[in-house]
Amino acid sequence: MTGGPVQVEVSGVVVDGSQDALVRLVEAQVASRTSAGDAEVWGPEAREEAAVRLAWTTLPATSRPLVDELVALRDELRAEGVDRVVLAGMGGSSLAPEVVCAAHGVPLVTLDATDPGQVRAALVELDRTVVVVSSKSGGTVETDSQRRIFEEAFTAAGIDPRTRVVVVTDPGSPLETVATEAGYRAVFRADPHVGGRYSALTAFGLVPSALAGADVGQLLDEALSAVEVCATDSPDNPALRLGAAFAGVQGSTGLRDKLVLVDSPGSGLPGLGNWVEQLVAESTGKQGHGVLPVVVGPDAPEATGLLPDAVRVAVSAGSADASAAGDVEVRVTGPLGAQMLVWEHATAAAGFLLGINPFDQPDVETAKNAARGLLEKTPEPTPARFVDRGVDVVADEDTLPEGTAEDLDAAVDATLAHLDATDGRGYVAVMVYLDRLAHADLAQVRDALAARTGRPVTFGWGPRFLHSTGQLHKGGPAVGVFVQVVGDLAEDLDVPGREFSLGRLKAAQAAGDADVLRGLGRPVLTLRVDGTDGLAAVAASLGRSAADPVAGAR
Ligand SMILES: O=P(O)(O)OC[C@H]1O[C@H](O)[C@H](O)[C@@H](O)[C@@H]1O
Repeated sequence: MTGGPVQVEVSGVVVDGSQDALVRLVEAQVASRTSAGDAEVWGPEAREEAAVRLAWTTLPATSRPLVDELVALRDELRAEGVDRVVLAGMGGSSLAPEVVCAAHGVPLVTLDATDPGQVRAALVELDRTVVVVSSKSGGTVETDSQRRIFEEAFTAAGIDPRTRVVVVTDPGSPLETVATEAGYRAVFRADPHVGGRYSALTAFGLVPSALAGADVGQLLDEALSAVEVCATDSPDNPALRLGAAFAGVQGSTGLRDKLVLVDSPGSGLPGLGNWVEQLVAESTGKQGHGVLPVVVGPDAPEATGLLPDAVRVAVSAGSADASAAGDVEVRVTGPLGAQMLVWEHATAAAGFLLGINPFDQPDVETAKNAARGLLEKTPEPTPARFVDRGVDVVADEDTLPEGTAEDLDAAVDATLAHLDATDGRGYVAVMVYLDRLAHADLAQVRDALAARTGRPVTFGWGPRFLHSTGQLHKGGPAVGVFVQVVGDLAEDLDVPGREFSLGRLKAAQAAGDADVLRGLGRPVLTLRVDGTDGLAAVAASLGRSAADPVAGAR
């Protein structure tokens, strides 16, 4: 048997290091049992959830009837001059279409934000816009808020919102009720036996992608070509090889549980790393276990040198120059649809190896509840410990003991010094609640921080990352050090029919997540800015070069 449409080539420490895990997966028949819908694979505690979560294995065939329906709707919209697609959806309801559209070279405006500036910037060219409102639960506050804002904007522009809103949701969700009552143009009910992050090949992945112009028939064909090999209990099964590589290799400090995803331009799969990030982080990061995905470019410190607790993985569609990603332990090559199925099976296999339920997300709800509570009460923001260069520096006594820091740089250094207590297994998470398009440059601090600390650094935009790495931050190994950047740099936007604005929602989400992390004893530094000077100071402080190492650098 060959690896089918997806090749997983391993080298270096993974060659011998993943053998035992691979044997365990083959002997336990994880591949065939997962594909047959056997809910017992992940143990008795996962049984109930797994019993209603395994339909993703057959989607390449079962989703097929949607294709013609979607092409017809796209043609109908285009005939009306509507060719701009905005997707309102979080996590599993937006990451897959973003990747599919990027790979197919078609434009899609993904609106997984509560930043008022970012949402306002999407409220343009309404005469040619259709909004896909996607939410599996139908109760996600970001998505509901975006729907309300667009509905009002359409009405104000003299456009009947019913003709411009398309809904994707699970049958029986509150959004389905809203959509039916409102009489929206189309409502797609997705398979409820598929979880959000495994839903790429359901209506959640397909509807926005097809309306934007992607060839979703091709995507399903690609996935279909990988179904058989993914169901085979063999060491040649690419999904088992991949799962064993990122969740089954020991290093000198314990399990190599950092998955460094080297996203090289020209891979033919731009942005796949962000989709993999949610799939792996939310699926595995719980009960003190978890594989941390770290999405980086080929020149990042984590990519150019192998950390003792990491495995480096490069993906490509097949046409790319294999050397573009540099030295890596794992190369995954194959077309997007097939890769998606392989990564899903690999993640389910990783769940088996880690002994966790890969289908729930028990800690996401805690941050949502905290944000809800803060929105209702709207307490005064936590006072700053001090203000430096336009930045409010906020931290509790455990993160920043009295007297350790009196300026911004010292506060950052003292926070990063908590990595010293992580036995060489720590990571830094930078979590930025700003317009991710307008302030995209801030992400450049990631490489500098990784160089300075010698540890992996994730960079997430809030609230987007709350639906991805947010689960692992709270439920995974307690080795994270957290730096929040929160800012009000744009004029606020009201949410029609709600008592809160987007600005207040965003602030509550940031504060709620920080509260939960602090409650779990994790170090959290919050940097609040309300102007571009403060933002520049944050960028300079986080982006200091390796020549200016942190106190006690590892
Ligand atoms: O599709 P929705 O129900 O709106 O959910 C969007 C996201 O919400 C939560 O964060 C879940 O943990 C994610 O897995 C999910 O993708």
